[in-house]
Formats: sequence, C-alpha cells, structure tokens
Amino acid sequence: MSLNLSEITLTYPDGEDRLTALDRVSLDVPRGTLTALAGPSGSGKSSLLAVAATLVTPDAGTVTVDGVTTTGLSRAELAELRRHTIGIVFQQPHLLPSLTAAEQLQLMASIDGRAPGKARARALELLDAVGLAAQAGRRPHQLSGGQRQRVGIARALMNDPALLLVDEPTSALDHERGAAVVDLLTRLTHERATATVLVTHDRTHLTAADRIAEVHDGRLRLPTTAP
Ligand SMILES: Nc1ncnc2c1ncn2[C@@H]1O[C@H](COP(=O)(O)OP(=O)(O)OP(=O)(O)O)[C@@H](O)[C@H]1O
Repeated sequence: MSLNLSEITLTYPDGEDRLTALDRVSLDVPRGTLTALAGPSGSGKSSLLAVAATLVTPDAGTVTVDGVTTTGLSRAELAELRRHTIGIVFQQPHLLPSLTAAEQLQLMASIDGRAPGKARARALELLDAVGLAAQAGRRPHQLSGGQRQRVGIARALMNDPALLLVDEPTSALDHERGAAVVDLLTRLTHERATATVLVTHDRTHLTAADRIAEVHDGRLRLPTTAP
C-alpha cells in the first residue's frame, strides 16, 4: 500500500467557528492503481490532496506514504519524504519560459544534486513516455496546452515517486485532450507502479480510472467502479 489515509479530519478557521473540510476520511491506494476523486466545488478534494501530499497536517487521523507514517515527522523530514517519494502534477504546469521541455525535467534532478548526464537521459526517457520525444528541445510557448501538461506529468515522475498526486490536470483542456491526459496518467500508473490520486470535478474523463471515489461535504463515499 503506498498511500493510506486513516480517519482524517481537517478543519479550517471560520470566524469564531471551524469549518470541517474533511470528516473522518479513510482511503487506501495501492501501487499501480489510479484512484480518481470526484465531487463538487468545495467538497474537500484539494484539501484531501494537500493532506496526502503532507503539505497540510490534519487535526486527526494518520497519513502513511510508502510505509512511512508522517505523524511526528519534522518539517525537514517531511520535505525529504516529499522530494523522494511524492510527485505532484498541478492544475497549471508552471513551466519556466526560458527552459526547453527536457531542461524543465533536468532542473528537478539538479536541485536534487543528481549527475547531469543521467538526468538528461532520464528526462528524455520520460518525455518519450509521455509522447513528447520530438518536442524535448521546445520551450513552453512552442508547445500546446496539452503538451505543456504532459511536460508537467513527466517532471513529476523524475524522482520515480511511489505516490503521484494530480490536481485537476484537465481543467485547461478540451474534452478530447483532457481524456487523453487521464488515459496517459492511467497507463503511466500501471507501467511505473505509482499509487496515483487524481482530483477532478469532471467525471466524463474518467473512463480509464481504476477506481472513482466521490467526495461530498468532506466525506468520502465508497468507491464505485469506472463507468
Ligand atoms: N485555507 C482555507 N481556509 C478556510 N477554509 C478553506 C481553506 N481552504 C479550503 N477551505 C474550505 O474548505 C472546503 C473544502 O475546500 P477544497 O478546496 O478542499 O474543495 P475542493 O473540492 O477542492 O473544491 P474545488 O473543486 O472548487 O477546488 C470549502 O468549504 C472551502 O471553502
């Protein structure tokens, strides 16, 4: 099991009161499977992803990532865990305008102190895996929205993460391109044995997901099978 959330409760300050964003949520995501979290705006999807990413500490419950229970870890230990174990794909890929697609990925490795030659080879291998072998030398303005999102996905895989967290990757794409990105994420999840959690408000993209869980008012509904 690569991600285990057990009885997670998360509240935010709300005036004098507190707003319950997550209410005793439990979720297991084994390696090699993609779980989609669907649900309306404000239901708690992003909060759940932030807790799984160890970016937000819940009020109660335990988070276990790749066998490591995060409760009690220092900020430095959590940062280390994130760097080596977790890949994150954001809604917008936030690419650096002056770097080529390959360099966006290599930057991740150089921040981590890895050898440049190996980093380049890995960057090219991952760009090939996301269908961008021919675009490795292009800068962001020379790529389409879908291609930029693919660079963001390849970049999240640079550290060979056990856990891949994906936030609304299709929000800026049309239906066909959005569905292609979800298909790609599902294939990469199976091939690279990541435990993948994908947040989306649009269920129509999810035909390839291994499992769909519904978030409503901070509660997780039992997973249903993909349509
Ligand atoms: N930092 C915060 N402070 C206070 N309340 C917050 C904060 N972040 C989120 N909330 C509230 O927590 C609830 C869950 O928000 P969350 O962002 O997790 O929902 P979501 O399902 O991801 O929504 P969306 O699809 O619109 O991104 C909402 O009621 C939201 O207003």
